[in-house]
Amino acid sequence: MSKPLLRVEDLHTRFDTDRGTVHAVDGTSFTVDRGEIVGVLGESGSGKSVTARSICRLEDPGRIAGGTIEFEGIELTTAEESTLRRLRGNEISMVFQDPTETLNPVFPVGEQIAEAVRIHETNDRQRLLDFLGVPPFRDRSAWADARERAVELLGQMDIPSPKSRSTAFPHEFSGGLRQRAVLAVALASEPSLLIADEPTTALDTTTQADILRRLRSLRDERDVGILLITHDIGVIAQTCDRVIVLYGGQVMEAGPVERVLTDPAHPYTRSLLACSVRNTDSGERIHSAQGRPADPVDGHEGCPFADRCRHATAACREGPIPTTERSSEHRLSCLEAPLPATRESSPQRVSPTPDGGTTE
Ligand SMILES: Nc1ncnc2c1ncn2[C@@H]1O[C@H](COP(=O)(O)OP(=O)(O)OP(=O)(O)O)[C@@H](O)[C@H]1O
Ligand code: NI
Repeated sequence: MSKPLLRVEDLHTRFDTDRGTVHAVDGTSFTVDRGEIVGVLGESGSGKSVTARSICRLEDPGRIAGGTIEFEGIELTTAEESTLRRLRGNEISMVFQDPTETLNPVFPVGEQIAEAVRIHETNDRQRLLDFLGVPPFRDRSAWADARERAVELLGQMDIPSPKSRSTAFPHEFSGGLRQRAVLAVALASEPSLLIADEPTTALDTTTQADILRRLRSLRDERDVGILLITHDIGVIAQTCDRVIVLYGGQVMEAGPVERVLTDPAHPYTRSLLACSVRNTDSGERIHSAQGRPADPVDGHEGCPFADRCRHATAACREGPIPTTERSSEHRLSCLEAPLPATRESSPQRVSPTPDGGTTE
């Protein structure tokens, strides 16, 4: 088998605070291949965003206390800032929930995409020039080409009249159009890995479905590997190939989406699914059966979910929980598995998806 695009192994990311050390990511392992969408699912505070931020050390990423992050053969946890900067402008792009964080309000949208195109090209060319030992030169027509490419990218993101739109400012765009523009910026560098943190959470269902469809075509047509972070099981069901269920910074369960969502093996996944069936409003945050997410200050002795789990035994609270294979590719961290089949674990249909399809 070929190597995965991204391999995260036993990652620990911590924040030192006045209250103690927050173990935000606590031994997480997963991979992302080219041409697949891997979903990261979990409640608020489960460590989804910190996992994403650790990968290319963006936006207050915390302190990586252990583990490895290998991207195309490069170890990112120990990589120089200059290497990370080059990767961020070329190979790895990130999209966040709030597009205003990415777009600069004082520049036209098209210029910002053209800028991203130029950074990418300059990086590529500079590497060649460095290799040849040639000093940098300025290419006058390059900006015109980059602007043209920006219009093209806006069109590919289904933005109507992309040429005239490209000279508009971010505030002249609706929320949905802004998020499409952010995707255009992210794709300007032709990344091989796209990390999207709740990219559709703030959007209405129609726009959400459009953007998720775009992500699927990126996977299919450009072979991009996508890490899609969400608290919404519906988004996972309609978009992802595999899913990682995070809780307390640890992987509770991981595997192909249809297997994990139709036959969940971990009590935590089961409770998430039971709640999502009760809460028909797909935009609603996950409210798990009982209790609140574990406080990750100073870490967890045993299973982070033990305090909320009705199957938990003394052993669950003691040592680290080993990961077992339920079937090939379906991983689980639960001492009590296999659990008895219950009403909440029987295969269930997730509600129809906003783009008209249904998921099972
Ligand atoms: N800068 C920080 N300083 C201290 N603790 C932090 C910091 N950033 C995140 N954390 C903590 O790390 C844990 C994981 O946070 P994270 O943002 O990854 O959660 P999440 O799964 O993305 O949640 P949400 O769905 O709310 O975005 C939380 O307990 C959070 O409080
Ligand atoms: Ni988050």
